[in-house]
Amino acid sequence: MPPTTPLVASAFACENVSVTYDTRNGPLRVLENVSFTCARGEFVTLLGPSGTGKTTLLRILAGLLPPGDGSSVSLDGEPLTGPADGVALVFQNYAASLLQWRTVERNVGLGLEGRVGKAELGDRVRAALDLVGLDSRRRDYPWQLSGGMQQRVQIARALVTRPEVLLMDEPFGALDAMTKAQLQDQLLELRASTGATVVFVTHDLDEAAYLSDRVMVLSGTPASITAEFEVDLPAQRDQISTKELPGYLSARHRIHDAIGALHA
Ligand SMILES: Nc1ncnc2c1ncn2[C@@H]1O[C@H](COP(=O)(O)OP(=O)(O)OP(=O)(O)O)[C@@H](O)[C@H]1O
Repeated sequence: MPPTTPLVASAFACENVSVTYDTRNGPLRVLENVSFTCARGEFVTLLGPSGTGKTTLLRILAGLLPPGDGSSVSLDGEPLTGPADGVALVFQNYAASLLQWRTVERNVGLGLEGRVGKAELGDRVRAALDLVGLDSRRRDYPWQLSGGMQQRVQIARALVTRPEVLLMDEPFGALDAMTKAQLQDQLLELRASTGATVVFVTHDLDEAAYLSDRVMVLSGTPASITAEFEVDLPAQRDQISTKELPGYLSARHRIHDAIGALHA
C-alpha cells in the first residue's frame, strides 16, 4: 500500500516542548510538554493568562530560543535549528521595533538591504507599503505617523521578505478599537492573498474568535495546552456579519469557558 500523504502539510510540528529559564531565584520551568502541529496556511491563535509562556513559545517557533532537551520543533518537515528563511515576526511594541531615524521606506527595506539589488528593493518596499495602504507615507519618519500606521509599517517590514509564516505577538494590543478592527481585516486579506501561515498571540478573546482557524489555550505553571478548538467560520470574514454567526458566538463561548475555567 502506498504511504498516505496528509492533505495539508504541517508548517510547524512541536513535540514535547519544555522550557526552563535560569533566573536569579533558580530555574523557572515555563513550558511543559507542549505538542501541536500547525498546517500550512492555517491561522492559529495562542491565548492564555499573562506570563504563561506565549511569547516564549513564539520565540521557539522563530528559532530564537532552542526548545529544551527531549523536545523537537520542525518547520516544513526540517528540524528548526535557528531563525529560518520565510519566517517573519511582528511585535506589539511597534515604536521600539522601528528605527525612528530611518524613513518608513528605509525601515521596511531593512531586512532586504544587501540581499537584493537596489531596483528590486525599491519595488518590493513599495509593493509591501501598498499592501498596508501606506505607500504615500514612505518618505515620512515613524514618529510622524499614528500608532496604527506605525504598526502597519512593522507589518510591511515583515511582508517585504515574502514570508511563508508570520509570527505575531499581540500585534494590535496597543491600538484603539477602530484601528484594531481595520488591521485585523487587512491581516485577513493579506493572509488570503499570500497563503501565509499565521501564529498569533493575543489576550483578546473576540480577536481570537474573529481571526482564527484554530485557538489553543495555554495555561498552568509550567504551562501546557489546556484547551484547543477549531473555529467554524467561512474564510471571508466581516466585522459585523461574521460576529452574528453561530460559529463566532460558539467560538467566543468556548474560549470564554476555557479562560473562565482558569480563574475558577
Ligand atoms: N529571558 C528570560 N529569562 C528568565 N525568565 C524569563 C525570560 N523570558 C521570559 N521569562 C519568564 O517566563 C515566563 C513566561 O514569559 P512569556 O513572556 O513567555 O509569557 P507571556 O505568556 O507571553 O506573557 P504576557 O502575556 O504577559 O506577554 C514569565 O514568568 C517570564 O518572567
